[in-house]
Amino acid sequence: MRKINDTLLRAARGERTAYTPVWYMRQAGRSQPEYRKIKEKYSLEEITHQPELCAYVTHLPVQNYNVDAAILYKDIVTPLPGMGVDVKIKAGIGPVISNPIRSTKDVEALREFNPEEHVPFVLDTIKILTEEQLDVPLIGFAGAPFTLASYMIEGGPSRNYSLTKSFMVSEPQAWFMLMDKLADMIIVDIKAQVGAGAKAFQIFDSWVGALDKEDYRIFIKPVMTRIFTELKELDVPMITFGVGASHLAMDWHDLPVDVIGLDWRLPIKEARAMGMTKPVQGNLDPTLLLADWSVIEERTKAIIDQGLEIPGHIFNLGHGVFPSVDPDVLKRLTTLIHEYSADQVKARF
Ligand SMILES: O=C(O)CCc1c2[nH]c(c1CC(=O)O)Cc1[nH]c(c(CC(=O)O)c1CCC(=O)O)Cc1[nH]c(c(CC(=O)O)c1CCC(=O)O)Cc1[nH]c(c(CCC(=O)O)c1CC(=O)O)C2
Repeated sequence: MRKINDTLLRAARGERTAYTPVWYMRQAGRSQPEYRKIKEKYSLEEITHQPELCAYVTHLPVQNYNVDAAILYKDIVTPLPGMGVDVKIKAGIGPVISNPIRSTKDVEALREFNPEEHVPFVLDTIKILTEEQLDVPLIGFAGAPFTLASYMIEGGPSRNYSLTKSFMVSEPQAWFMLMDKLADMIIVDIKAQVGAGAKAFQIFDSWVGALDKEDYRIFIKPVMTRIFTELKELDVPMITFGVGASHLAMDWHDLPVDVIGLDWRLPIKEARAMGMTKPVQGNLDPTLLLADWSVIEERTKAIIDQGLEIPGHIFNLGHGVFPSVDPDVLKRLTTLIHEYSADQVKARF
């Protein structure tokens, strides 16, 4: 087994580490010039189907930014074709689905997902990275049932999730069947990713903040509880994440999950004051990476200071890196996080 720097894994388990570890959502694609060159020739799907190339793209930010983990280059919709969903990632739009779910019959028709059969290229990429290349942990990931269902029902990205929410409340039986089928897929997918070498995983419930607390508790919390309960046996850190969902933060804290990923709307100190004692991940506003360095520096230090109050903080952005961010800013930011947090830890603990 390769020896890796496990600082991020220890922070995820709530240990006090010598510095605050960091990775960035969407660090693998987006603004890196090497990646952009590859994107001139290949689509996301074409890159993910070529394990050597996909491993290269995944490894780039570790080399270029010195982050403490790699995130697998693929998308939350990558497993869906295996279930019979006809999805294409369209430039400038995102995932577009030509056979959206609109009835119980459509849910019944979804097929069982088998990672070895449907996404062997993902598992091969993980093996290349973890057996031959990485000296930091690889984070595996999956979309959560609500977020995946929103694409599957709307047929693509949505502003208000109106079809998804009306299907959920009008067809609860079909909804719960859909949640169960997606949970089955997520569970086998994450088990396969960890089996291939991923050392932690994140479940992206990016759009669940669209629900109010009561609907979250009725329609989502049970399936999220099931997912983390069944994945606990893997004994790797489990991270949950969503955007615009501060009102759900303490419901997430109830889930049998290890790390709560916060977007930029809820300061870590407020989450702590609400009773969030679990390790947290986040939460610099990603738009600030386009602002003056002095602002980035000040906000970053404030987040690190808040994160040090209780052991267990992984630095990240509040959501994905924008494509227009200068890669040098990410490099400088990583250095700032490592150096400032190390100085603070030495001085304070
Ligand atoms: O607005 C929308 O709903 C569509 C968003 C969209 C998705 N896939 C997509 C797009 C188009 C695009 O990013 O330009 C399509 C997509 N996914 C990805 C890329 C690569 C890139 O941005 O350069 C792209 C763009 C590909 C292309 O333009 O051809 C890769 C991806 N998606 C994702 C991840 C995991 C991560 O964030 O680290 C990763 C891999 C890691 C990495 O790139 O560093 C996760 C993902 N994809 C997606 C979501 C839903 C929410 C969201 O996007 O914010 C989420 C979860 C999340 O970020 O919260 C859906």
